Amino acid sequence: MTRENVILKVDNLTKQFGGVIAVNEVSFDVKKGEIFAVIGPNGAGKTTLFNMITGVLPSTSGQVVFENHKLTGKKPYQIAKIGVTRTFQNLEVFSNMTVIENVMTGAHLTMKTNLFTAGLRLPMVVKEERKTMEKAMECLERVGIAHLAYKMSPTLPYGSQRLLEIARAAASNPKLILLDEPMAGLNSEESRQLIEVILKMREDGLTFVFVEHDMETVMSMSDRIVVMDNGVKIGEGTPEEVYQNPKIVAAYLGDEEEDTVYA
Ligand SMILES: Nc1ncnc2c1ncn2[C@@H]1O[C@H](COP(=O)(O)OP(=O)(O)OP(=O)(O)O)[C@@H](O)[C@H]1O
Repeated sequence: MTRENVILKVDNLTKQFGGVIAVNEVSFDVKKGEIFAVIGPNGAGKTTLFNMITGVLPSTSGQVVFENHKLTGKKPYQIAKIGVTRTFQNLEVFSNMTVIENVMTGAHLTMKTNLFTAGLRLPMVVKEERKTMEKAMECLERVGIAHLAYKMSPTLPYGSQRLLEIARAAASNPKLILLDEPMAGLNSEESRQLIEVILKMREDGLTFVFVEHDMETVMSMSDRIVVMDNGVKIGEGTPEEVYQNPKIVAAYLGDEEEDTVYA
């Protein structure tokens, strides 16, 4: 892998909670335009890893570099401004807002106006608001739910709320989106629709890192996979390589045959 096409570098990242080492010296590189999966059994440290990359949690040691920016030590809003955003394991849509208002909250990061100038209703504010709305509508179109723009967000089916979260993440003009269990709770049609949206956004130049328990999605959608167990990276490779790695199969995938439920 050439250094030029690495967009995210996770380097010896560690998180300790008291006596528990949730993430233990984990390193991997993500290339620009990749769809990169992080898998592992419950408690493997996947969400903790995401929380450190996106600044939700400080790391104990190690670092994260995105393009040429060191993310370690930065706050989530600073990281979002640099071009890295995320969705959460549980749906996080604002229930008192319409769909388009929700997406506009994602776009506010890139706005030049502030509360003071907004209060004055200056022409530049009105112009920027219109631009934000257009941008929000464009993001809703990208995920295929523009027709629901003026509905109240909680009235949307679960699958559409997930698409809404992705539209909101896309509204901040990210280069990299981290998705924490995007397929959780979706039926097969909704999952298919979401996979299509992600593949299309990748074609438009976005990079994705996602945590997922649904192996069918992981194997069909990822370019490469990192496997974690007990805080440690136990393997990495293409879906084929991961499936053929006896260590990984023994620690994780092998359980599938016994119908273990991961989610
Ligand atoms: N805030 C915290 N305080 C203490 N321990 C924590 C905290 N957050 C996570 N842990 C512990 O760290 C370990 C990794 O948890 P984490 O949620 O990152 O795993 P995960 O792979 O995302 O699991 P799941 O698939 O169930 O979401 C677990 O042992 C968990 O109990």
